[in-house]
Amino acid sequence: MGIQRVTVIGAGQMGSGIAQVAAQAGYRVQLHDLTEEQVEKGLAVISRNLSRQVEKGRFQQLEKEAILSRLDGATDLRKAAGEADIVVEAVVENMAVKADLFRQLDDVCPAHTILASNTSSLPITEIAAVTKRPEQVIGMHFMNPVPVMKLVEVIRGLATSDEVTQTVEALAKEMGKTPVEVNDFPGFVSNRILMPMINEAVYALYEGVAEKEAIDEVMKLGMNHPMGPLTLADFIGLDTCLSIMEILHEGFGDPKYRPCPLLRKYVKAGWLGRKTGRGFYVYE
Ligand SMILES: CC(=O)CC(=O)SCCNC(=O)CCNC(=O)[C@H](O)C(C)(C)COP(=O)(O)OP(=O)(O)OC[C@H]1O[C@@H](n2cnc3c(N)ncnc32)[C@H](O)[C@@H]1OP(=O)(O)O
Ligand SMILES: NC(=O)C1=CN([C@@H]2O[C@H](COP(=O)(O)OP(=O)(O)OC[C@H]3O[C@@H](n4cnc5c(N)ncnc54)[C@H](OP(=O)(O)O)[C@@H]3O)[C@@H](O)[C@H]2O)C=CC1
Repeated sequence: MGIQRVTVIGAGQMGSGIAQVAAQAGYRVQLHDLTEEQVEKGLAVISRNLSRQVEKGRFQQLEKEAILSRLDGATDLRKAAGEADIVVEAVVENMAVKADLFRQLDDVCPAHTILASNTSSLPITEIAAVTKRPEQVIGMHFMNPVPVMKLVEVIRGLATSDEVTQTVEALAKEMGKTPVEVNDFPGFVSNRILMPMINEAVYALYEGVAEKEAIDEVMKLGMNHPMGPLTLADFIGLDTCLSIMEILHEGFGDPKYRPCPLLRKYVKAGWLGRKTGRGFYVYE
């Protein structure tokens, strides 16, 4: 199946990155969010990222303009997804919100459209089950920041077809990424391993094992991680980190995945990390 038109739902940090790499790869892209303001914000981030590439001499100004000309924003779902060959959903990590959206997408998209989710941890099989096309529903899990990170974790739901999996893997490669196929278990591979480490770092802070800077420094200098786990949590978004831990906890029924109370407290306070200006650290 040939992909030409890509629709991205959710113009937040992940959605704008996915829209950018899709447009850079030559696809026509619709970026959808609930409000004009969010769409404009997402498009502005893309424009800024591309300008930086021009400043670094990696793109010509003309190339930047050509990429931007392939991108449109929309708040109307039918307008955004009505002609899509593939939709990549990147809205908040919440099953009720995603299920409602996939029901609507199933309704407004043509029969051939692939419905992909960028979920970090939610079961693809359950998302697929709300549609009448479960064989065309798949996980396409990009990493943050999308323009930089090479991996796309491709998650097959119980019903996902071989053809759809191959199409999505080919698309990921066209976007300059390396797809890695995994099965549908809570947190898949990436967040089953990453998020308990981040949660443990929050416990270390909660229990007074060390200051936040010390915890990050140990993991950066000692394990050669590019960011310490608390800095990384702020970067991902503490709401997303908490949702993922809750899904691991519920999905496996194992207390080793219980989210740290300090993580819950920060999310309740609205300290969600970089995106709200404060998490474990304060941002200008
Ligand atoms: C939660 C999930 O479901 C899954 C996830 O995504 S988990 C998160 C996975 N991501 C990570 O673990 C990221 C860990 N951090 C890193 O790899 C690095 O700190 C980083 C790439 C983010 C920044 O790298 P750095 O060397 O510290 O900073 P810096 O030199 O400014 O940036 C390196 C490059 O990334 C680019 N970059 C950094 N942040 C960016 C952003 N938000 N958007 C676009 N590009 C960005 C810079 O422009 C720079 O590009 P060039 O090399 O082409 O000039
Ligand atoms: N952050 C990360 O590092 C990673 C996140 N992910 C996953 O990507 C998804 C998005 O995360 P992220 O980009 O960080 O989150 P953000 O909060 O940055 O962005 C989510 C966007 O979706 C919008 N939105 C919410 N509900 C709807 C809806 N029904 N229709 C259209 N738009 C909607 C939000 O608008 P508003 O703000 O107005 O609610 C917001 O603009 C999540 O599933 C997350 O787990 C995957 C990999 C890495």
